[in-house]
Amino acid sequence: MEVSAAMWTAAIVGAVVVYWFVWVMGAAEVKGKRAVNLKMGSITRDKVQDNYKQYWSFFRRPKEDIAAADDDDNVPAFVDTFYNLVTDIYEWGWGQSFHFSPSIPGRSHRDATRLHEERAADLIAARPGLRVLDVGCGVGGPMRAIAAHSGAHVVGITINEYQVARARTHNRKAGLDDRCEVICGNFLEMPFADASFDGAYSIEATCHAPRLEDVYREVFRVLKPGALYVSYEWVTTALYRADDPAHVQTIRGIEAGDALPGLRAQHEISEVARQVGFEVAEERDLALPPAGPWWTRLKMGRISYWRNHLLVSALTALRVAPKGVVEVHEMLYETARHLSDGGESGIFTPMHMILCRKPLAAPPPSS
Ligand SMILES: C=C(CC[C@@H](C)[C@H]1CC[C@H]2C3=CC[C@H]4[C@H](C)[C@@H](O)CC[C@]4(C)[C@H]3CC[C@]12C)C(C)C
Ligand SMILES: C[S@@+](CC[C@H](N)C(=O)[O-])C[C@H]1O[C@@H](n2cnc3c(N)ncnc32)[C@H](O)[C@@H]1O
Repeated sequence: MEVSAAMWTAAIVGAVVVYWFVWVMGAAEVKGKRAVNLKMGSITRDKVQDNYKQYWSFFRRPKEDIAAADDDDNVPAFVDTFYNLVTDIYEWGWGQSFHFSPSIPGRSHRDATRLHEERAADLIAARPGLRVLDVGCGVGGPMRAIAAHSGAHVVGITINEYQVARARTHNRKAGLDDRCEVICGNFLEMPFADASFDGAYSIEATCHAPRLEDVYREVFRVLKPGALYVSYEWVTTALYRADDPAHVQTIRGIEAGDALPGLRAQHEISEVARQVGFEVAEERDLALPPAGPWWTRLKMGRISYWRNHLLVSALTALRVAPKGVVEVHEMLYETARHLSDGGESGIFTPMHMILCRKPLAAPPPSS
């Protein structure tokens, strides 16, 4: 074969391989986000690496240091930066629902995710005609599942402007924009009137609050008397030992890689709910058997992580993806390891469920 023919053949084969690698292998969990479209939220390309560094220097500190530096009030801004950095990677590698769910033998991740979301809707008895609040709604995977399942009108709030735009686009595409609304705002000071919702839920979101009482108090305020609120909380379990260095390393790894100002212990959740005035109707770790392990999805993904790492490295080298994406991806890879260690050892659960009711005649909450 002539040299030029060989070069042409190599070029064509190369192009096919790149196409396959990026478009086929790199396809999103849920159609819509591909590796070549990875943006970093509303951060401009040249600021991604700096934002990542700022994020990391803020959240790599343990909660005592964040509190001691009087930095609790800065948490929402850094959580916002975090979601600028990770939202597209989450959608690309996980889907539109940013949470875990118990695995169900013989069912897909997508089914298991949807059932976990529908359970929240059923627990608060969401139904047509009711106005329900989604506290920390991400790009709206749960909101759409819950609106479709229950027929309720869902209003979501997220601190991250980029997620608002993504969620609205997804709602429109799903034909659910008449029943799913998305607002940009801080769930610690919500822009909603008192007693304006018939129900509320939060899925793996309130763990970002420096003080859980601040977000629970806000949810309490906006609910009508008698309304229900369910939350899936990230907590350490009774198996966690603060004097075991391996446990501490796992929990610190989860906090740093997930923008958490400090995980709470399981027993603290209902104390906080009661403190702000809720009655606790039910409380249960949904990860406990017979539930299938939630962390297997993370463990099974090892090969895809490597493929994804190669992809983001290649796309950064080609200047398609902004500088800094590789570091963000590595941070997520690390946190995935800590999360599955936490799940496997049983010291951590991302689905401690608490179901609360605002009493009909609400006593004034204690401060
Ligand atoms: C509730 C929260 C987020 C929970 C999960 C949705 C995410 C936690 C860790 C994330 C991921 C880790 C590894 C990534 C992988 C390296 C990449 O190639 C593809 C995406 C990941 C799988 C990513 C997906 C989302 C998570 C599982 C927190 C923030 C409170
Ligand atoms: C892990 S995501 C979960 C999203 C959604 N519940 C889901 O399961 O797909 C956490 C969400 O909480 C939101 N959040 C965190 N802190 C917030 C705050 N102070 N105010 C409003 N939203 C916040 C984030 O923007 C993000 O949308």
